[in-house]
Amino acid sequence: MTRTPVNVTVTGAAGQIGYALLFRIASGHLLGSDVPVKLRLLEIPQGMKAAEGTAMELDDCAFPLLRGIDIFDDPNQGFEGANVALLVGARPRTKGMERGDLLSANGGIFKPQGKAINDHAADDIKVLVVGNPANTNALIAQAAAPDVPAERFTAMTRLDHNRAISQLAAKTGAAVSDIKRLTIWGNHSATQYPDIFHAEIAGKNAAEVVSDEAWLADTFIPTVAKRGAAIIEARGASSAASAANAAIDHVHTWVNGTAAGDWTSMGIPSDGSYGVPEGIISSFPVTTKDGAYEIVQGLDINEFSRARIDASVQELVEERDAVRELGLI
Ligand SMILES: NC(=O)C1=CN([C@@H]2O[C@H](COP(=O)(O)OP(=O)(O)OC[C@H]3O[C@@H](n4cnc5c(N)ncnc54)[C@H](O)[C@@H]3O)[C@@H](O)[C@H]2O)C=CC1
Ligand SMILES: O=C([O-])CC(=O)C(=O)O
Repeated sequence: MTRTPVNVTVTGAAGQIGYALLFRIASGHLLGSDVPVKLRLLEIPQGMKAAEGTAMELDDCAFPLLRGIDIFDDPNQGFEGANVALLVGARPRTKGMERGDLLSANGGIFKPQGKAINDHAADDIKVLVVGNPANTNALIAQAAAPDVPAERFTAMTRLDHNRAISQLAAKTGAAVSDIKRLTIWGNHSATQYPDIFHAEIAGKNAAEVVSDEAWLADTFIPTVAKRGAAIIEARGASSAASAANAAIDHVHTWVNGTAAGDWTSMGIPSDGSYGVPEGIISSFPVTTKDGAYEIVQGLDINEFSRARIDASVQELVEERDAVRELGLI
């Protein structure tokens, strides 16, 4: 049976994450090795030529699953019929830029993109926002798309999740594949909280295996939370291949489901669970099945975790209030 190709829109297609992402989407890693895809690349006019170059390289790979590539600089066309949208292109913080300026510049990108998704995407659209500040950009896009169910707008904290698993594996000598049920709570920023109290290492409680609260507070949490800055310092450019890999993981898990007994972390509109104010886009532990996700309920949150979750959520509330003040939501 021939499947209908899935339309995948990628914004910021000519950027560094785009370059690491598009080839993996086209080779079947995003949705599955039997799912044909059509790529719709969205760039700003200055990025169109480079996007065309990337499209030429995609052609040259002769990927059997790739059924077409179109390039646009108009969001209304870029999101036409999109089933999956990866919002990667964003305005980076530049020297001397205040937070309000950054939110305002990104509002100018994510508000019209949200409206274009509302008006032109397919009914089953799933959106992942990668471009920073990812959680609040996702909120801006979601608010501009009232006809799309709010839960289809998500923000990427999977890179933080993967970083935390890797750090925990290195500390304990465990295999990455033995680590389950790790959680990133809150914002994709330095306030995020990587939680190992419910995580398991080969079936044993991770916090008990580590049994070192000083390492947790002074090494693990800051290493994970500031990893993006450490990569920039070392590479002279921000994480690109690992960010693209995490975007692939996020959508693949959303579409294809979490493994039995495990969960993942996604930035999603809060339903009020765990005292996170309803509506803000915060990272939670989630299971996924049949293309939908659910927040893992009933976890005991100890004092150590509560203070850190609250601090990150407070930052998200402040970002929400700032974009509300700017008329962006
Ligand atoms: N959530 C996460 O874990 C991570 C997020 N990021 C963020 O991802 C974003 C992209 O990173 P890079 O690819 O390294 O940046 P980049 O600067 O290499 O590429 C960004 C691309 O977006 C394009 N662009 C800008 N405005 C656009 C618009 N309105 N429509 C379509 N395209 C537009 C630019 O022309 C450029 O080609 C940044 O905001 C970065 O901070 C990066 C790593 C991890
Ligand atoms: O700050 C950046 O652009 C990179 C980033 O989000 C990360 O690596 O986590």
